[in-house]
Amino acid sequence: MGSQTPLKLPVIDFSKPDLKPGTNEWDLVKGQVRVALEDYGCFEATFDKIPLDLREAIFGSLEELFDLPLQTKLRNVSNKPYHGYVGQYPQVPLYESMGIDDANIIEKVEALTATLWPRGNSSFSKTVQSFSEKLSELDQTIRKMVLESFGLEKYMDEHMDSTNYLLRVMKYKGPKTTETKLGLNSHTDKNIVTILYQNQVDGLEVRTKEGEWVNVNPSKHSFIVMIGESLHAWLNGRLHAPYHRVMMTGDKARYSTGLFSIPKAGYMIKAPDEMVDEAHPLLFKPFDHVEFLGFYYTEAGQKAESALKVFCGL
Ligand SMILES: O=C(O)CCC(=O)C(=O)O
Ligand SMILES: [Fe+2]
Repeated sequence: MGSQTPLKLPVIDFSKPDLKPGTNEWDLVKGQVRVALEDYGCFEATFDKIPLDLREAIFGSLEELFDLPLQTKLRNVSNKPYHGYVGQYPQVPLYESMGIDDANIIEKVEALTATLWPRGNSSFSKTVQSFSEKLSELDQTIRKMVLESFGLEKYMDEHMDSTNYLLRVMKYKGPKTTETKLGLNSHTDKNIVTILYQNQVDGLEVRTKEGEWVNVNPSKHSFIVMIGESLHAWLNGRLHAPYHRVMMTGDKARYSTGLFSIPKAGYMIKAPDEMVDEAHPLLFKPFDHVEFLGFYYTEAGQKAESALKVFCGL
């Protein structure tokens, strides 16, 4: 243990003013994205398109939200698993979260806000929407780079149109111990791309392909980008979807947000022909993300080492 050199995730800079398709700058960053996602499935991104006051306001909004009475939080229900209020689980007592579907669309956020605050809370809906919309630019930049790097430009519009955005916001209570306690179980994300942002309380850990856990300690100005199994499957296994978990110590609460690009219900995830050849036989049958999620939350899905392989592996 003690002899290990601490690993660090690659850091990629998206703050350059001229990061536009077709420029040298773009191609350089695109190459870094490809390598990081092949090797780790994950990287730290510096991205300055979200003003500091908005990044600070988001944590104020999260505190306000999680301070609501439990009965009120439970009003956020969703027909998709894991999209509404999640919490009060004995296995992860420190954890609770709220899903905000279509968080980049103001009408949708306002509707959820109205169920939580019947007298209204426009600063909450504005903060959430504006943060999500601005951060979705980073999601799109990364996906554009990924598709280009595999020569899949002709699928760009279809791919971009096939997803929507969920903002899931999380609170992990400080365990008030010096030893480490589980905040969130080890899992892979099931969506396309996840972009995480946290207050200055660390706890996220990512597992390398070799099975080592890396502590993720992002700077105040950076986001953690990670790919999910739907993108892994669509690219026929070319990019790695990493296991990750949250481990907590101390007494400070950790607040985090995850912007998830998620395949729409009814959209069949099918690896393009360009991704399949003799060296890369097709790994998964075409599948619908929402049906896959349904399976993942069954007993068999939870038991499987890879729920995706059991659900639609070839
Ligand atoms: O809180 C975090 O940083 C990670 C959350 C996470 O992995 C998830 O919601 O899928
Ligand atoms: Fe996750």
